[in-house]
Amino acid sequence: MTARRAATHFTRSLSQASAASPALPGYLGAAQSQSRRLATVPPPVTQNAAGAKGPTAMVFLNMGGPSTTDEVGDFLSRLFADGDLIPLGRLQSYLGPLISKRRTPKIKQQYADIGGGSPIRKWSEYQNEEMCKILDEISPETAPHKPYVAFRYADPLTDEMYTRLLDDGFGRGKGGRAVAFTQYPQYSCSTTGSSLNELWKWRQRLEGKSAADRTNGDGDGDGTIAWSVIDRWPVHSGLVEAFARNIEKTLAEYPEERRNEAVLLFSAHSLPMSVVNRGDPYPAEVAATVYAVMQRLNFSNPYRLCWQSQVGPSAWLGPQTSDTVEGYIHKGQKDLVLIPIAFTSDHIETLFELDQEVIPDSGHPETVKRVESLNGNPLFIRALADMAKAHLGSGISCSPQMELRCPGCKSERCAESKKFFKGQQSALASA
Ligand SMILES: C=CC1=C(C)c2cc3[nH]c(cc4nc(cc5[nH]c(cc1n2)c(C)c5CCC(=O)O)C(CCC(=O)O)=C4C)c(C)c3C=C
Ligand code: FES
Ligand SMILES: [Fe+2]
Repeated sequence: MTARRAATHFTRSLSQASAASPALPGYLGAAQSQSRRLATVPPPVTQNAAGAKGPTAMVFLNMGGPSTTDEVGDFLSRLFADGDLIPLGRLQSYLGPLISKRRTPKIKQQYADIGGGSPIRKWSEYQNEEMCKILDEISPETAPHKPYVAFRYADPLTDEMYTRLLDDGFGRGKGGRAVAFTQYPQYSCSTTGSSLNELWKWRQRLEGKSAADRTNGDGDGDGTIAWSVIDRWPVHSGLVEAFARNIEKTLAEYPEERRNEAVLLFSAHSLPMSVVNRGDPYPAEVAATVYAVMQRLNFSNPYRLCWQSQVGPSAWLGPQTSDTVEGYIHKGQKDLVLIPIAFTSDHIETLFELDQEVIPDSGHPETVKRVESLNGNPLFIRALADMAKAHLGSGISCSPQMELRCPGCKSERCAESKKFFKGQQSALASA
């Protein structure tokens, strides 16, 4: 696919989503108005109408992506500096910059080929803003809900988000409640775990006991933000429904007599086998999502789960998506439906790797199709709001599953951050 076709595809996927969402005509406006609002002086935190528990900060966690090709170098250098994602030990500060620098031109070209940057910031800001509007209606006792985004490797980074929270009137002796809402449906220590470790790090730096005491001066370190975490949601019924409807939409493009024989290929970002063998929960949770979606579809079609985007020479979890497509084509199975199942908005893995490599390389671009990403899907955004409401009313700071470390975990960061988020249980009670 040429760069021009890719750019058209990129704009088309945005406008397709606009058509799917009645709220979307204001999509760009919504995202821009949030950036504008965040860039200027924020409105002060005020009590909600009922004088109850709000305001509540809703913080979306994700990896982020470069919004322009000029940001690719910084994005990759942060990514390769992250020991929770790519553990290089004492060589991290030496090898990280070296690998990222070598990789930058190739990845820059891929972002150029999908239209000049990752759409993840626009989608994340839009999804959160829309979710907060719904939450204000369905959870008035915790309103107003204020949207924030914290990316691990791109702007807005975690420290920027945290500073904004403090400037908006949370913490600094006034307390307040914030929910860290991972946007990875399935938990991996290399993704959600890394974002939470980073959040914990900045919480210690900006609001640790001594920092809090410096701001409120009473010596007991209270008045800090009470944090809770939505740490995974692999089988949430709204997520499953949104995926299932998108799959049905793609299946409807096949002639009726072939429709039930098309093979559904669920594709998730792979993990190095070292991470799998450490006991990472992600493979099992991805499989849980796949099974729940198939249950919802009444097992209408044959299916497999495969794994994409491995990086570097070490062993990764397979089978690889590209090999799987090739293998089925070789066996004469040409009707294949690719379903990105571990990421909720478009990114280079969908727009470049699947659309511009796997599908054209299959030799059958008319019968190998990709299901659209959730992006601005109103069903999906409603599901996010339902999850958030249930969490806000639950009084729990994180799931019991998050409290457990991997059997092979040797990271002090994991130990400390898990202790912190579990310990927020008591802070929540008084928030
Ligand atoms: C659930 C999704 C993801 C998991 C799990 C994951 C693990 C993981 N990733 C790397 C290394 C890289 N990932 C890169 C890009 C990238 N990764 C994901 C998602 C998951 N990664 C996405 C959505 C993206 C693209 C972002 C976008 O387009 O906006 C990259 C950079 C690109 C490249 O150089 O190829 C690297 C490197 C590891 C090592 C890992 C598990 C330990
Ligand atoms: S690596 Fe999984 S808890 Fe630390
Ligand atoms: Fe990745």
